[in-house]
Amino acid sequence: MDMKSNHAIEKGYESISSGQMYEIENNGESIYSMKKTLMMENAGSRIADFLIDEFKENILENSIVAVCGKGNNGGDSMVAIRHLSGYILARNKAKNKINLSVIILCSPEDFKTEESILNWQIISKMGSIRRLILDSNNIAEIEDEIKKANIILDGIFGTGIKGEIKEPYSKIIETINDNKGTTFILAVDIPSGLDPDSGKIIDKAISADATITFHRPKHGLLKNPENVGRLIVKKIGIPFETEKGVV
Ligand SMILES: NC(=O)C1=CN([C@@H]2O[C@H](COP(=O)(O)OP(=O)(O)OC[C@H]3O[C@@H](n4cnc5c(N)ncnc54)[C@H](OP(=O)(O)O)[C@@H]3O)[C@@H](O)[C@H]2O)[C@H](O)CC1
Ligand SMILES: [K+]
Repeated sequence: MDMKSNHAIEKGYESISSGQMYEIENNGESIYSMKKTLMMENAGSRIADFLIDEFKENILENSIVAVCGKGNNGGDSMVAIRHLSGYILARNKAKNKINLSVIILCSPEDFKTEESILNWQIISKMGSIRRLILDSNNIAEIEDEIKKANIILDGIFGTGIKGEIKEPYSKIIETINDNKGTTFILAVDIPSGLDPDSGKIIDKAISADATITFHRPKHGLLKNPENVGRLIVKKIGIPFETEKGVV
């Protein structure tokens, strides 16, 4: 992997730990009043811009599915789908049904943060986006939606992964990986299941074609090119000053 082109070793893009990332985010919020909602909005819009740039006109035809966990990794992915909806609808000459889905692997009440709750509320009002909520009897429907996707956003876990992966996340990770080769798998921030600091696979992990990570790469992303794929690092407007005393 050509690290240079991924600017993961350029000045200001040196890797950090997930703990340092949380400190920077919290400094952003507590010292600079940059709410995490703003960080999530910027992260999601960088994801959408990357896909538009990568797929060009084909983005209008592709079935794009965001698979979301209950944390802010899922929130980033919901923001990306919202941005893609606006882009595609505006350009969709045929005005036929666009093909965007948000699958959430939890019930909506499980969303804990203000920013994820807000983004689920917005998505829930948008007729252009198909929403599927995993429950005990629709796993086959969810797996079918994943199998049909041309592009999958892996928004299951990011830096908040801890320990052995509980079901149904483990099965869904397998389903997504089974599609590698026919589907473009974009990991949001961290391939789900990868330890963000060691790069080790905790139990099982998404094998992504590309990973888009925010602010700076986390150490683990530089240690596991197999699961990370092409690494893209995007700044999301967090004041650089937040790094003082952290990096
Ligand atoms: N870096 C930035 O500036 C920004 C990063 N953002 C995104 O936020 C995520 C981190 O979000 P967080 O909510 O802290 O955590 P995650 O979304 O990664 O996942 C946590 C949830 O996942 C569940 N979990 C954790 N481990 C397991 C497991 N082994 N099996 C099943 N489920 C698991 C956990 O559930 P609990 O029941 O334990 O609570 C959590 O709910 C970061 O990666 C970025 O994508 C911001 O959005 C923008 C700025
Ligand atoms: K992820």
